[in-house]
Amino acid sequence: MEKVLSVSNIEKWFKKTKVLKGISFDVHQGEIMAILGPNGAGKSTTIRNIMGIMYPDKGNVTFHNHNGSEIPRHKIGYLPEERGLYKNVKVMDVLLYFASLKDYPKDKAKKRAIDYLEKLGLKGKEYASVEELSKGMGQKVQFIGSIIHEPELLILDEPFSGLDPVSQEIFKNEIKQLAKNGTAILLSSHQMNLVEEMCDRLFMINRGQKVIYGSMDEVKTEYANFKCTIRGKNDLSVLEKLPAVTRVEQSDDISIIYLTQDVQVTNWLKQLPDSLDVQELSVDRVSLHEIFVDIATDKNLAEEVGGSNA
Ligand SMILES: Nc1ncnc2c1ncn2[C@@H]1O[C@H](COP(=O)(O)OP(=O)(O)OP(=O)(O)O)[C@@H](O)[C@H]1O
Repeated sequence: MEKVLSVSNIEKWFKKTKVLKGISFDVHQGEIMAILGPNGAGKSTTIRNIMGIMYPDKGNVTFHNHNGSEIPRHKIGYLPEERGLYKNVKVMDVLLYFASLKDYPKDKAKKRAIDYLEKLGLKGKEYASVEELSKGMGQKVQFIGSIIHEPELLILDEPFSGLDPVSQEIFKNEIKQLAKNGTAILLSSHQMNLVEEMCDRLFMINRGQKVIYGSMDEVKTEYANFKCTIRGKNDLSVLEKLPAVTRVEQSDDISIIYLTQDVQVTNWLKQLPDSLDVQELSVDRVSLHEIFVDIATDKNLAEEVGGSNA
């Protein structure tokens, strides 16, 4: 698929602190690309540099063939991390105002506004004042505002925060539909389960540097090692001495044994000593959530690893 956005080796300083240390990734037409990382990692700063809210001290942001201040921002949609809409304005007027900022025709905008309000469960709220909306409803209106002009690239900074599970599901499906229709989507989120379900590729950042970059499948194959969970009373020291073990976590009678990447699971299971107390046993791959926690807490993935550039 065609490359829509290219972030190339960007660096950003705030006073004497370098918060982005050479960030590079691409976003393609029709894909959902996640930008992930712990609090303060540099996600929003990266997004603000893409949006031209600030400019990088080094490196380039390219949208199609346009660079820096030449980027046609009306082709980009943006849901910022900070939410906020004018209070004393009617929902439809807010949405038409967003469309006008992007030079999008009013009649088309009105039709899209009505369609999306209905899709997101806000039918009949067209002429309600923004101050009458709940927080989640306001967020839905702001989301519609970010896509009203049919952007080629959509940047969503924490779109799911503050939404109930049903609304999260609706948002998730709408975002997937937009990608299916060709929109390039860059999404920042802390909800790893949703990211795992909906994103094609991901870029993980820690302390302003890349730690993982690749397709969801590649990341799982490369980083989602197996773990074996055993319920039973077992000595930590015995489990830690088993082959191919990277670490063991124990609480009460549950032990989680994390295995090395190259382990052959059936062989590993066969060599478990008969003396182990096994009331229940399961083998799974670690989730994206666990990969994330490992990175954020500097466990075995702590050092910056150069992932693939899929
Ligand atoms: N305007 C600013 N002036 C000074 N430092 C800043 C500014 N904005 C961000 N920072 C710093 O830059 C670093 C990256 O912040 P950023 O907001 O990009 O993180 P983030 O990954 O989006 O975090 P979160 O998940 O908490 O939203 C942090 O150390 C933050 O304190």
